[in-house]
Amino acid sequence: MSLFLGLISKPASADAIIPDQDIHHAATLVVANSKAWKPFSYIDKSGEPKGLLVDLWKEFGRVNNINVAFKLTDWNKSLELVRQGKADVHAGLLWSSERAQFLDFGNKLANLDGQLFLEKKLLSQSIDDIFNNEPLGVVKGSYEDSFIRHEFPQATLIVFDNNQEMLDAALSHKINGFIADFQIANFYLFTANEQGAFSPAKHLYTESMRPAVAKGNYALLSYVKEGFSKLDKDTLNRIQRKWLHVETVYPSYLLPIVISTAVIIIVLYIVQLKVTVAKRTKALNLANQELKLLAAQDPLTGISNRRFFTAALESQNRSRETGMTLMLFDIDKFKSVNDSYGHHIGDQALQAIVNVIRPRLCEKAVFGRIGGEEFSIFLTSLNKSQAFEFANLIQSCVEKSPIKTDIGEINITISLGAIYTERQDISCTDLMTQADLLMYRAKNQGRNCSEYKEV
Ligand SMILES: Nc1nc2c(ncn2[C@@H]2O[C@H](COP(=O)(O)OP(=O)(O)OP(=O)(O)O)[C@@H](O)[C@H]2O)c(=O)[nH]1
Repeated sequence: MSLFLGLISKPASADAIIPDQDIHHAATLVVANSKAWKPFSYIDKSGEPKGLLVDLWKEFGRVNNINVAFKLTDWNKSLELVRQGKADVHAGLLWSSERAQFLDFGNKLANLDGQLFLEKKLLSQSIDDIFNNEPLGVVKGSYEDSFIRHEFPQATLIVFDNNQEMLDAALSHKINGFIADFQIANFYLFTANEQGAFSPAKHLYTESMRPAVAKGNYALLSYVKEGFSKLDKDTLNRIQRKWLHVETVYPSYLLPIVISTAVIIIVLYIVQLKVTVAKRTKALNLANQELKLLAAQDPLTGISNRRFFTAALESQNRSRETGMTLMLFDIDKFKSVNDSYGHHIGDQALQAIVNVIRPRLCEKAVFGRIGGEEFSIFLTSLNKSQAFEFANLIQSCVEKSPIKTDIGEINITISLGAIYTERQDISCTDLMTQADLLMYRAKNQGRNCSEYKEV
C-alpha cells in the first residue's frame, strides 16, 4: 500500500509502475515522472527505471526507510498522475504558474538549462528567422512547451510525447530544430553517438528542478522537504556526477576554428615580435655605431681623437709591409689668436685648418687631433720622396689657404715634423718622439716650416 494514497497498481499500458526492488520497507511512496527524460528519468531496455531522479528518490527511500515505486510515463501524463492523485509525488520538474495551479513544489534538486538546438545548416540564420520560419520540436506539456508559446508566440511547434520521440525525429531529419533541456538533449545526442548532429544555438533559461505534490497536500510536501534534507551532500554529489558527467556537445566546426584562431594569434604574435626585435636591433646598431664614432672622434673637428689615432697607428705599424710616414704639426703662436680674437674664433680656426688639410689626404690616411692645437697624420702609401714632398705640401697649404672665421680670414701657419721609415722594428712611441723632436726643430727654425728625416 502506498503510504500516502494507496496508489500502487498494475500498469494499464506499456508505461511502467516499477517498485524499487532493492528497498523492502513497510510503506510505499509512488513517484511519477517521464519515461524518456534522460538522464533524469527513463526506462531502460530491460524495463528498469533509471536516471538521476530515480537514484535520488531511491536514496530518499533508503534514508527515510520507505519503499519508493516509480511510475514513469509520457511527460504530460506524469503531471496528470500527480494532479489526479494517482501518484504521490512528481520526481522533479520546473515551476511554472500553470503547474502551480495544481502542484505544490519542494526544494531545488538540480538546475535545467532550456536551449534551442539546431542542425548545422541552420546555424548561420538569425534566431528571429528560426523562430519565425522553422518548425521546432517540443515535448507536449513540458516547461519548454509553455515557455516557447509564451515568449515566442509566432513559433511553429511540432509536439512530441517525450524526448526520445523528439530526438528520434531530429536524428532522422524530420525536424531541423527543437527546444529541450540542455543536459537532456546532450545526453540523448551523446548516447546516440550523434554529438555533432545538432548544436545548441540559443540559451533560453536556467531554472531549478523541484519535486512536486498535488496542490494542498502540505503534509506530504513537508515530508518530502524534510526527507531530502536528510540526504548527505556527498551522496547527492556522487549521483549528480554519475548522470551529468556527459561530454558537452560542441559543434564539430568549433575545434578547427579554435585551433585556427590560436595558430593565427601565435603567428601574428611571432611576426610582431620579429618586427619589434628587428626594429630594436636596428636602433641598437645605430646607437652603437654612434657611440663608437663618439668614442673615436674629436668633437670639435670631427677627425680622430688621440685615443683612436694612437690605436690605429699601433695597429698599422704592426701589420704594414711598406714604408710609414708620420707627420706631427702644431699651430704657430696660437695663443695670440685666442688672445686677440677670443677662444671662440680660435675654435673656428682649428676647424678651418682641418677643412683645409682633409681634402688633400688619401682615403687610407689617418688624421688625428692629438692635443689642443697639435695634429698628426700617418699613411703607408708613400715612398720616402713622396713622404717629404707631402709634408711640405701640408705645411704650405695651411699658410696659403684662407682660414675663415666669423671675423673674416686670418693668417695661420704651422710647424711640422715628418718621419719616414721602412723599418719594421720601430715602435710608435719612437716614431712619435722623433716626429715631435723634428716639429720642435721646425719651431726653432722660426716656425712656418717643416723638418723631416728617415729613420
Ligand atoms: N681656441 C682654442 N684654443 C686652444 C684649444 N686647445 C689649446 N688651445 C690654446 O692653444 C694655445 C697654445 O699655446 P702655446 O702652447 O703657448 O703655444 P703657441 O701660442 O701656439 O705658440 P707656439 O706653439 O710656440 O708657436 C693656448 O692658448 C691654448 O689655450 C682649443 O681647443 N681651442
